[in-house]
Amino acid sequence: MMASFYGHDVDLATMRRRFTPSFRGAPLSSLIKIADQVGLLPRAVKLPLEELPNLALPAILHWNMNHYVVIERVSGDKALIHDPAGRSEWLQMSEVSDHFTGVALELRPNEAFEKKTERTVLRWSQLWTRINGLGSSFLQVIVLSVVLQIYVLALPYYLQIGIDNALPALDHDLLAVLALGFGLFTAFNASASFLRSFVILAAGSALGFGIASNIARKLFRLPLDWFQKREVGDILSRFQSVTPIQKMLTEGVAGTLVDGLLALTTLAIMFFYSAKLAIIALTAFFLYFVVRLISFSFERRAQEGSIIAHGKEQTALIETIRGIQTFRLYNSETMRHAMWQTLLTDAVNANIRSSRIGIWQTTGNALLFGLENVVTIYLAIGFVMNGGFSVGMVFAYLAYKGQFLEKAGNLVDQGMAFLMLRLHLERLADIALEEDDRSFAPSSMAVTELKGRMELKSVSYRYSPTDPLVLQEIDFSVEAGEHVAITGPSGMGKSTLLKVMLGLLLPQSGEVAVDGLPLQQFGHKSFRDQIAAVLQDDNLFAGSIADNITLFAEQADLEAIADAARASAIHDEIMKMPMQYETLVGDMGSSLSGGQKQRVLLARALYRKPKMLFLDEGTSHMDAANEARVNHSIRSLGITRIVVAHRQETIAAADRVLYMDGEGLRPLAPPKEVISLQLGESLSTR
Ligand SMILES: Nc1ncnc2c1ncn2[C@@H]1O[C@H](COP(=O)(O)OP(=O)(O)OP(=O)(O)O)[C@@H](O)[C@H]1O
Repeated sequence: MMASFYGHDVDLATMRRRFTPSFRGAPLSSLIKIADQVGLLPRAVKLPLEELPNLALPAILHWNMNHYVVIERVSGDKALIHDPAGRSEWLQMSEVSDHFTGVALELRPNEAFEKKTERTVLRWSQLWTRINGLGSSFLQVIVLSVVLQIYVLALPYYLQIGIDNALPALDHDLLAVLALGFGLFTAFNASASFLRSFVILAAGSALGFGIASNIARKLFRLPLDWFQKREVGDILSRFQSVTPIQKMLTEGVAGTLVDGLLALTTLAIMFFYSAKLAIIALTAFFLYFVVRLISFSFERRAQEGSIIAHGKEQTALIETIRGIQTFRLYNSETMRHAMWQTLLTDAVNANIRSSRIGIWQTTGNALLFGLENVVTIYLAIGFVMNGGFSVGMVFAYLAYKGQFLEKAGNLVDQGMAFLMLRLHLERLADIALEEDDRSFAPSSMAVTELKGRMELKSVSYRYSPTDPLVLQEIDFSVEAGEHVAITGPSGMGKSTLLKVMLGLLLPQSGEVAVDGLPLQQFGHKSFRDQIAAVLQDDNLFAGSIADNITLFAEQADLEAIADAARASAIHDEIMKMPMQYETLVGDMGSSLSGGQKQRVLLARALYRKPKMLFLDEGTSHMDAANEARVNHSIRSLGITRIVVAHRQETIAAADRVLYMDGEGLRPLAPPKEVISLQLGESLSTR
């Protein structure tokens, strides 16, 4: 917003892609860094509320101790505040005081600042690649709509002939013929309407399915860190942007074309009846158009606020359901309910703000078109009195005018809805324009046989450009068949390191090499086909134990499932369950114990017959006997093992132990010596 104010017109999606903060949000120091990269000179100031008008506006204010807003203007006792949650409003200074923490950031362009436009726009065509037959359905909808509109055009004429010709002459035959003719026309019209609805239903469903499927395909291919920076409700609400787009593309576009055509035709007919009356209707329509145009930016902001607020509410609801055990345990349901209710209130208020604009518009329209009608009727009856119009013509004209205003109004509404779709497109662009994970790049499709050697050369990684480095120039290597344990204090980056090794996170610098080849050259897919991992946040999914071991493979190898379960020391326990391998587990994993769940996850890893196995606390929930059994069976496989662990027994089983702390990764050898030490104490004194 600040960059746009000074002439660097850049959209949120582009900024987000370039500077996505991690989940933790961005501290002031990060904002300063981002501002600097955009060419804005930052000046952080601490100031009391009364001095806000003295800031170089617009400026950034620290808000509610948890985020930042933009203050655009101060006028008297009020300030215009733009909240990134989509809300922009004038607040009383007393309200500002409730939220403002006293810290502000002034930003002015520096000498490197460039006025330019940087917008990545999602093209419509990018949404429906792979959907066939859309063109012909669209054509059918247009043809059928035109048929319907001819009927609508002809109907007022029936009224006019009936009143002007049949009524004065008391000509029952003419009236009967007219009724029969228009009756048949009505039946024809009903069939066209029926067909049109079916075509729209079929095309709309195909389009909706196609777009949703394209977006889902894209979503499932996004890099892991994309998901780590977003909330689940936000992702879901972005997905829901497919619905208005699909609706607009099927009904809207065809309807708009036909409405446009019909509005022009009726307008021409109206001019044929009376130019004076037609100009009055046209003026009313023009005023309506101007009002819609002026209120558009308010509508857009209100709708965006509503979507964002609903996303937050959904996230809270999903998290509460998933975490119900924790909330129950801490008697926090009431608190959680209150918190969710606050978010729901925000969402409802956002809806109200959006609907309020609609109410103003409806009232304005009723007044505008009501007055227009009064004037038209007044003049039209005057025309009849002067002999310029017949009574039938008044009725017919009013019917045509009604049609014109309805269709032209629809045209404007659809036009505005079309502009509003940019909001949905921008939200979808966050998914659709993001680059696929590197593993989907053609250069990563090589198929190479894995021997099991891995080397990390000077690897550095941070979760976002504004976060500190978690891994700094890490060097590491493991030979084929070797068993390496990595240990060290919590939060030092062991799990992150493992994810970098797995190719799930892309290091900012350095290289991950497999069997002497850079991972990209080795082939990500091929690498992942030949390795397996049990990570700390791995989950079971709703389905049977067998499904979970094979990860829902269509052609499951029952013998291999049992072998993997035996190697994971879980087979006997599964066989004692009433449904054995068909026993169902929930996505919230409730029917298995922690240790059982971990052994099923390990069976999932071993089912793939990996040549390298990565475990991040992958045996931490097992009892010593089970862990020893598991260790024994994995050792007999002779595969490379990289294990992150805190438990001494786990570390002791390794050939080599590495210790990771704030200074990096260093060897601790020999392992037997390590376990004889009390890890925490001895290392801190090293
Ligand atoms: N998605 C994320 N976004 C931002 N920071 C993260 C993210 N995940 C982890 N971190 C941070 O990165 C650092 C390293 O985390 P990591 O999970 O790799 O540590 P760890 O050594 O495996 O810890 P533990 O032994 O407790 O599992 C921590 O400071 C953590 O807070």
